[in-house]
Formats: sequence, structure tokens, C-alpha cells
Amino acid sequence: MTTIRLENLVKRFGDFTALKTMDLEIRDGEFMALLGPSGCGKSTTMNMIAGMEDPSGGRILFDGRDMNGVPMGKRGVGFVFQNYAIFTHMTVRQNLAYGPKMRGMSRAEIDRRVKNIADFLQLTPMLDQKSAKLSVNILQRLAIGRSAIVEPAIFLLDEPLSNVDAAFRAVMRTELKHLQKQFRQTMVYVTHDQLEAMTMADRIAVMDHGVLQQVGTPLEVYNNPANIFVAKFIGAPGMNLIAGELAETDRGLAVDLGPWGVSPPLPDDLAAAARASGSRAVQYGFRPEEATLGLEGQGLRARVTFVERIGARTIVHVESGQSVKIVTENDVGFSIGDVVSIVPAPAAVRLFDAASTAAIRGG
Ligand SMILES: Nc1ncnc2c1ncn2[C@@H]1O[C@H](COP(=O)(O)OP(=O)(O)OP(=O)(O)O)[C@@H](O)[C@H]1O
Repeated sequence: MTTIRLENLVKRFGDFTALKTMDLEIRDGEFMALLGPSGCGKSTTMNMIAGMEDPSGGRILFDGRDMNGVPMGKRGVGFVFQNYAIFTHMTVRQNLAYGPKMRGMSRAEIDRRVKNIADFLQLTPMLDQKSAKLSVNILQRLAIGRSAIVEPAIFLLDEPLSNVDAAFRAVMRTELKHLQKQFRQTMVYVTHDQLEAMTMADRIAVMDHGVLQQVGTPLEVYNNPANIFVAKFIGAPGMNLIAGELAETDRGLAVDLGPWGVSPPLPDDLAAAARASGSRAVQYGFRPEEATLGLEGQGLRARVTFVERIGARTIVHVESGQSVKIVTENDVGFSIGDVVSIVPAPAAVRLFDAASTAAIRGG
């Protein structure tokens, strides 16, 4: 196991800065997801950890040792890409045995490892098949097996599930997590899919435009997003945000949300933080699943614009100048055009400064 430390890491391609000063510690045996939209610098970061790209500035340390100038083959990293690198003329067994053989392991050790990893990844029935004939799903499983079999101290995976089908992706999420727990590797996993990051990672590093936005456990980034970008990116659908202004009312500090009405009073700790922040223009946030929705009541007023019935839950789109979504299990037959009343759960309300986009945090 190995700790990875990124210190003031920068990457420029000519005039373009793909990564602006990244500081991150990935702990021994930790599963860290690098999460963000396309082009945010995830793969660039990963390629520098692997040794495929040189940093333009800053350092990468493995267990305190500077990796500057250490070639990829000497870093002890396993790497799985989106496009599996499999020798198609070889059988599954030969592909799995390739890495251990190159490292000069004994025949008995190679056989033991091939058996273990094949059992683990359910590749045993096709061990003697030619890889050229395998489905995309099985090829990606094999690519993971081929890297995992040498038990690298650091396992880097760059969007390994983006080419496989949805059902298989769900299975692999669980298997990858088990694999990491079994081998206790330090794992860095690049993805643009927040669900993959939320379900597998011990911690998530959320990135946007070459800047690290927040690092935290899945629940930390979900419950307490550091800024508007993270609030919208995490969760499906993401957090609802309504523009408003802080307003003192008879019942305490609240947010005037224009056509929606005035919010319920903010909880005391959040109100105190909002007063102390000096902010006036804010974004009022709440998760789609943390509000109640009814056809009558004293909540925020809006009109239904769309209703998505997806089984146990219904996603109701409502609008009052701005559009938000509400996930409800209390579907009373909402229809487009209905006027509804929304009551966000007080403890679920989040505030963001409109100008800086940073969270205003209570208690
Ligand atoms: N070799 C290169 N030369 C010039 N620009 C590059 C190079 N590699 C990456 N970039 C640019 O750097 C930015 C970050 O790319 P990167 O591949 O790290 O993003 P990403 O978050 O992994 O997204 P994706 O999932 O689309 O690969 C992008 O704007 C990309 O076009």
C-alpha cells in the first residue's frame, strides 16, 4: 500500500493550463475517485500519477518519495484505461499470466494467481478462449484482471466502465469495490459519473476547469457541498438552487425568492452564518428529495411544467421564473399547469453566496 501526495501540481499544454495547482493526499489503501465533467483535468492528473505525463510544476510523492524522473514501469502502478489493452491473439489465461510472467514469477505462483483472479472476476469458464472472441463486457473484466493480477501497490483506473452496458456497469461497481478491499490497494478512479464515484469511493475529489473544488466522503460532498458547482454536480437530479436575497422577517432571517415567495425562516445556525457572511444575494439550495410537495399549503409557490413517473418515485418539474425539480413519493396525480406548494425540510436548506458561489455554512 502507498500514500500518494500531490503538491502544487500544475500541468500546462502550451498556453493552456489543464491543471491549476492541485493539492491532494490519497491515503494508504484508499479508494479515491477523481470526479468531474469532460475536460476538467482528471485524466491529466491520472497520467501524471502514472508517469505518462510530466508535471509542469509541483510534485508527486509516493510514500514521501518524489516520483519526478521515475519512469512508469518503476512506479509500481497498475493502469486500466477506458479502452482495454488486451492481446487479442492470446487466450484469457495467457493474457492474465502475461504480467506475472514478465516479472519472473514461478509457474506455481502464476497458476495460483491466475486461478484466484479468474475466480474473482468470473473468468474461469473462458480461461482457454481466444480473447478476440470475447464481448466488450468480458474484455473490460479481463483488462482489470490483467492489471490486478500483479497486485500493484497503486491501481489507477481511467473511466474503465464507460464502454460497457448499464447492467454490467452496476455489477462491476460492486466487484471493483470488492477487489480493492481484497487487495487493499490505493486506488484512484477517474469518472465523470457521480453515481460511480458515490457508490465506490471512500473519498471523492470533485474537479472543474482544472481546479479541485472539494474533497470529502460521498456523504460529505452530498450533504455539504463546498460551492454551487459541487451542489449541482453531485446527486441525480442535482441540488435545486433558487436565486434570492436575504431578508429579515418577523420570524427570523429568511430568503426572499421573488416569484416563489419568501422562504421559511432559516435554522438558527445557518441564519447566524448568513448574517456573518455579509452576503445579500444568495442561492437557496435544497435537494430534490428533501422537500415536500402538495397542491395546497403555505410553501413556495410554483407551477408544474413536467411530470416524470419513474416507478417508486416521481420527479416533478416546477417553475416560478426558474425551474427546479422535486422528487416525491407522494404522487397525488400532479399535472402540468398545477399550482403547487413546496416546503423544503429546514435542515436540508443550503445557502451559497451568489457572487463567490461558495457555501455559507451553519454550525
Ligand atoms: N496533450 C494535450 N495537448 C493539449 N491539450 C490537452 C492535452 N491533453 C489534454 N488536454 C486538454 O486538457 C484539458 C483536460 O483534459 P483531460 O483529458 O485531463 O480531461 P478529463 O477531465 O479527463 O476529461 P475527459 O473525460 O474528456 O478525458 C482538456 O481541455 C484537454 O483538451
